[in-house]
Amino acid sequence: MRKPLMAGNWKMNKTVSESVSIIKALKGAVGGVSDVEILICPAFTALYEVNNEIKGSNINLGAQNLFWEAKGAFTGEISTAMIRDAGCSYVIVGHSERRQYFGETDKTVNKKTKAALAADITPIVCVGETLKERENNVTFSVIEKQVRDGLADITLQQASLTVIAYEPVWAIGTGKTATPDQAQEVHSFIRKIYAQMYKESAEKVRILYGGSVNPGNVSDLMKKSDIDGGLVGGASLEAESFTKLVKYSK
Ligand SMILES: O=C(CO)COP(=O)(O)O
Repeated sequence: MRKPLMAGNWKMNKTVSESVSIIKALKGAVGGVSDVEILICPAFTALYEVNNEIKGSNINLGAQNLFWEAKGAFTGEISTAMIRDAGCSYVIVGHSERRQYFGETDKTVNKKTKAALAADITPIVCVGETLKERENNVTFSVIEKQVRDGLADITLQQASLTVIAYEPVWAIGTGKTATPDQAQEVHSFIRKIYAQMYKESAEKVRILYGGSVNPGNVSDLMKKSDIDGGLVGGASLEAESFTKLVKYSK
């Protein structure tokens, strides 16, 4: 059985004090939840303080990016040791915003995925097609390439620990969610490709859906057999709406 994972990606939002105050509210609200794993990915600057605040709670901490080298002259970058030291057990890799604005490619996604796994940090590897690609009927070939190249050359054990997030670019921050059927179709395709690459690990890998997930659509999405959770932007920025997502309630 795959334990569902509800992850909040705060993107470039919230100061340290804003981050701590939402975590304080969230801790109380989701305290009794044990059937869904809860993850928050704040900005780098807030990781340390958020980690202090979540100690002893059921909230896990993730970073939004990493660099694959261990240390050295890489101005502006951050290593696996640094995010681990700040308390992270997860890291988002290859988000479409990083691919779009910061030149990330399947090749760099693969280097980051391998660096995270080598440091015992679970990567959440993001894949997803643009609107143009969907309209041109190349969704499946785009996703297949992202999965095969981004997740290449890891061990079977690492393959089962990894998390994949399907985030159609046209659904991110637009209010347009993929329908549960549209999402399920791509999720089951991703699991099929993953099975070709990593055999039975495909049954263990969690595949999250991301793109305008909100309290109104979460329960229908979560009913689908290959949707194992959500990677949520906007609706994770307030404790009240994120709590509803964790509880799949409106
Ligand atoms: O990009 C996303 C999460 O990583 C999705 O963002 P929204 O939930 O704001 O559409």
